[in-house]
Amino acid sequence: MRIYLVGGAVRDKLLGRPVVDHDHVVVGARPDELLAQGYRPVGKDFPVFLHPDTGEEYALARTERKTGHGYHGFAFHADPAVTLEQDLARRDLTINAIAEDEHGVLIDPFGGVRDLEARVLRHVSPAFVEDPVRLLRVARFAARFAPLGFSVADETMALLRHMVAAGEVDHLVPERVWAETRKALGEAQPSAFLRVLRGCGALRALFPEVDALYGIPQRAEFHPEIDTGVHVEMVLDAAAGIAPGDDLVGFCALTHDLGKALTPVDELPRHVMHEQRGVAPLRALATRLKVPTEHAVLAELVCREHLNAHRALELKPATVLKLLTALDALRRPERLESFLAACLADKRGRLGHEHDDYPQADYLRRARGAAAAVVAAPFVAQGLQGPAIGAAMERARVAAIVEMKLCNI
Ligand SMILES: Nc1ccn([C@@H]2O[C@H](COP(=O)(O)OP(=O)(O)OP(=O)(O)O)[C@@H](O)[C@H]2O)c(=O)n1
Repeated sequence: MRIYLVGGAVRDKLLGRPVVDHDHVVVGARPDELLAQGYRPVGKDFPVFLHPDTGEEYALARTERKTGHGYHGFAFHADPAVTLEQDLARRDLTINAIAEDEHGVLIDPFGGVRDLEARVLRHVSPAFVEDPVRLLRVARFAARFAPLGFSVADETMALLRHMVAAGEVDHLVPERVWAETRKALGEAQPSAFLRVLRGCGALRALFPEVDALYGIPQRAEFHPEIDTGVHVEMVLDAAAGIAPGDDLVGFCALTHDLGKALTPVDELPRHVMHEQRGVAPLRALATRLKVPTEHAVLAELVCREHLNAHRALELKPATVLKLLTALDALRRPERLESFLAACLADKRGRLGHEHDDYPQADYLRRARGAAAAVVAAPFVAQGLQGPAIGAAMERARVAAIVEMKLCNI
């Protein structure tokens, strides 16, 4: 039995990035040999085991055979005769198909080190198409490694296009699409995820609401980048800088302007009512992909309210309170922070505005603080009851925001 370190651990070590998971491949062994050594099996179809002490993953070298469409269409073939090269050959990208033995010697039959140095995401072999999730993985790795200068190899883009044309993405289950999307939204440059998907036609198939934003013009005086799709890309990258790794803010950034695709052509490049128009496509997308409730709820709030946030300094205090109440911000300050991060990203996700200030954020934080400081006890002590307490608190909260505003002018 021979054991090698493989996949992300080898790749990230070579890139000088922190290694999170250590995955190993075991060649020349049968499941019962690993079980006898105390390894614990994972799942029942996967020939994967956890090390009894470290808990790290050890997978028997395997080849895969396609038996049907999509994620559930696999049959695994693992036997002691499967070689390391055969196992590496069925992996997705060359940079993920490098193995390292216990002496630190690299086994790299597919040029992964060369591609790491050349900053290329390249598929290992035609077997890539056996798993359509890989299309999303390539886009996700592009989002992660774009800041390092990585891009997708031409032949891999051609293969992705071929997969989309063959209908492979139509068979992806929503859970897998969301899982990869969520990770991509938490990467350093999520715009690369969109560009790769769009470049192969998968954006239209998987996210038609987002794909429809490309080619939709906006007013040049507010949006020098003009194209709404480009704006969304910029907002995504701004969000990744403001709230690193936060896929909730990322999802709000992705969907905040979906309504702009539905603006009547004769109204372009103005987008009056896009906040309201965006709700229907956002709900369609969130339902189809089964996104978590908080993602769907906050994204809808950002979609509806982002212009109110931008106008916060001009809003009447009663309207500010209404906005804060809609966000449930008094009880949940962390939600206000996510909302403000998405709104700031929207502000900065415009050509030439990448470093704009956003005094609205601090103003809304202070308004929240003032309003939240108003509690029920004094009104109860005055003898108020039922709805009268709520009405009195609301008046007091508006007054508190007025005072906060006056004191700071
Ligand atoms: N659909 C997939 C999933 C995984 N792999 C292979 O399995 C390894 C481990 O997969 P995973 O842990 O998902 O990815 P990592 O490359 O380790 O990346 P991450 O840093 O995101 O964990 C990958 O490197 C790749 O060789 C693959 O070929 N095809």
